[in-house]
Amino acid sequence: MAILLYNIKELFGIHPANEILRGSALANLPSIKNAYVIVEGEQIAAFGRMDELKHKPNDFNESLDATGRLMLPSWCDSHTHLVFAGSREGEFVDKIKGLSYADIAAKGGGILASAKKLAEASEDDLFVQSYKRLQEIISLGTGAVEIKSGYGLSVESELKMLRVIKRLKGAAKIPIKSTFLGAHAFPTEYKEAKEDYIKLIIEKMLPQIAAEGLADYVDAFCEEGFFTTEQTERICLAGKAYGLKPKLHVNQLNSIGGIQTGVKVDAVSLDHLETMTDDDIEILSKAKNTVGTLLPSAAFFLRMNYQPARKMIDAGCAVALASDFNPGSSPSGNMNFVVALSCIQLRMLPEEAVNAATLNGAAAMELQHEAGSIATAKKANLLLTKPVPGLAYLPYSFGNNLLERIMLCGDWK
Ligand SMILES: N=CN[C@@H](CCC(=O)O)C(=O)O
Ligand SMILES: [Zn+2]
Repeated sequence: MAILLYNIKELFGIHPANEILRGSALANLPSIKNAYVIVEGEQIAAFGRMDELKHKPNDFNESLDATGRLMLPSWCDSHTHLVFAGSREGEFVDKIKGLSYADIAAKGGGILASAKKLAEASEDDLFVQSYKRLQEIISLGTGAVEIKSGYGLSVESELKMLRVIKRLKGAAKIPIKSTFLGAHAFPTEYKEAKEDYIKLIIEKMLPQIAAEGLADYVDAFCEEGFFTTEQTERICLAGKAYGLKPKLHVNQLNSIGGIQTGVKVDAVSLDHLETMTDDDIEILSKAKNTVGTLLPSAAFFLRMNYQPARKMIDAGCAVALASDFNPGSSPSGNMNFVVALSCIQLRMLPEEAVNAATLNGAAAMELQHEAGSIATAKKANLLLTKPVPGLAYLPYSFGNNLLERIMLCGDWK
């Protein structure tokens, strides 16, 4: 079954290699004007300039005239918490009224509120809720995603979350990576016995997760009032002993050494990064294997300062963009909005933003060999826009749905 997509106004993301893009390389989004793509089975079989196309549309089982439309690789969302139970819009209204994080926590809100709801939900119910969210982000153009646990915070509930992620992997067409985030918050009963919770993570949760093959990565919320750098490091090393590489929450609210710790444990990615010192940026810029993942919709939703994307790119960091889809700080998994926000508020160029949300997003979940760019033998996960003047129109015209069709593994969605 071969499909020809022809007369594409401009085809973006034709990276010759699958290298992580850092610094000035992020501004280079290679493209072909007046292009074609041939899809065979689940993969991109060929692409090039229309004047080089040797076949006619009728030679194919299916063909589509994409005159006036752009084509891009699907979004690669490398940081989400989309498995959760219920929602927290009550907190959202409390915040509008002026309540602080501490006030909300005192009222039983925050991560622990989601943990309570999750403990009460059955695995099947959690799967149904999460599957809907997954379908929603796929319809918005996401073609690869990472999903974390972290609203379980007990052996039973963390396993429940991870089993749901495993079921999502089986049910969805897109590649999914799974991250164990037992170290998201200390459960109330461990508030005065934090070391016991770390022990529970290392001695009970990790061995079971590894035995069932439930996670690809290990994560911790390295932050004041949450997990210290020392605890984060121990959890990462314990995870690594089971083959789980670290992907960490660092520098969201404070710079407490999360970047240094993350680089030390050779994290695949260090995520959030709202609060970065010049030292943090320099250390991250020198880390060859670590992607800095910016989550601008969390900064937007929490009314925080945005991530210093310009400084980071100018310093030579490898930068990715992700949605942080979660019920507390980013109840949206819309990567089109994330890309627009990164241009509007973080001053990323449209080319930088698209690279950060595709190839570097793929690299932040080690999927750069199958997703994130237009290349032969990669998955045919493609976005076809409506007729638009050019790439910059996408973030400029933020909030409007500019995607006309979405292809996943060679099938139209
Ligand atoms: N910062 C830590 N965790 C989530 C938010 C968790 C929540 O409020 O539910 C995040 O990435 O933003
Ligand atoms: Zn997060």
